[in-house]
Amino acid sequence: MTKVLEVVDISKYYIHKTGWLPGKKICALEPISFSLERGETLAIMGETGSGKSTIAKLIAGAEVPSQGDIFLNGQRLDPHNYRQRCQHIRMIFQDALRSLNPETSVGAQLAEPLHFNTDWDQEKKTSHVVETLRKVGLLPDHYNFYPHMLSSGQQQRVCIARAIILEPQIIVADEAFVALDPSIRAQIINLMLDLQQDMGISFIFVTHSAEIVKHIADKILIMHHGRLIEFGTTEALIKNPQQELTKNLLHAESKHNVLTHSTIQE
Ligand SMILES: Nc1ncnc2c1ncn2[C@@H]1O[C@H](COP(=O)(O)OP(=O)(O)OP(=O)(O)O)[C@@H](O)[C@H]1O
Repeated sequence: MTKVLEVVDISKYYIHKTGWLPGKKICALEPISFSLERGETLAIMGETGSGKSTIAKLIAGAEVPSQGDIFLNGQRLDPHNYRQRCQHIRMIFQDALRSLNPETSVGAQLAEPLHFNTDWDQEKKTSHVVETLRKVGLLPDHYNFYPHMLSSGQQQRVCIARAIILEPQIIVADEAFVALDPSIRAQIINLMLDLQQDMGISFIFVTHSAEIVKHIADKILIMHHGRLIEFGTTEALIKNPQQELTKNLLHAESKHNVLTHSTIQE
């Protein structure tokens, strides 16, 4: 397999300033390193505030690391050049409706990245948008719909369409499916797995759900207080966890009935 992403010693500190006092340095993420192969799925787990979203944002370019480097196919990504990476690394957020523009049609929102990143004519852009709608299980008619006219599952499909429209190498999903009904969530996760197989995309999922992780992840990274405490294959971490937290996170009974057994079998 080919190494698509390499994260080398990235860390993130924030300065909390209150009044006249000197700012207090808050460490959101201590230096961590890991890599991801093409077509592989990495799950990031940990308790609240452990630094999971910080890693997701640093990889997607939404935040700049305090130190360290990120390499895509061996090429160092400039943390200040969002355009360089937005074609190759896309992010999907938890709140689908809020991440879509309510005043722009679905088709126009999907065509937008094509205006900025291709020199295609209008006809080619439209046919690529329609083809992408089909890939995520939507219809050509949805081109002219506005986000509020769609169900929550369809809105998340539009977000996935927007994420794949430039045929990226990596998709980062930060608790992207937590708000969906269990049956819709299972459909969306199966859609992501189909897209991964067709397009060879690598995924990074931030999630609290042991069921989702066991269903989709090849590797798991466990975070605790901004530190990576365990990293390995899903099989190894389930069979032989080295940390109590890993055991608790992976063997916790689902509180939310995230995926039912029948949907996992799909
Ligand atoms: N913009 C920011 N300014 C200051 N501190 C921040 C900022 N973003 C995150 N932090 C702090 O960094 C730490 C890690 O936050 P992060 O959002 O990465 O955690 P998380 O594991 O994703 O949590 P959750 O599961 O609740 O989303 C937390 O202590 C948080 O308060």
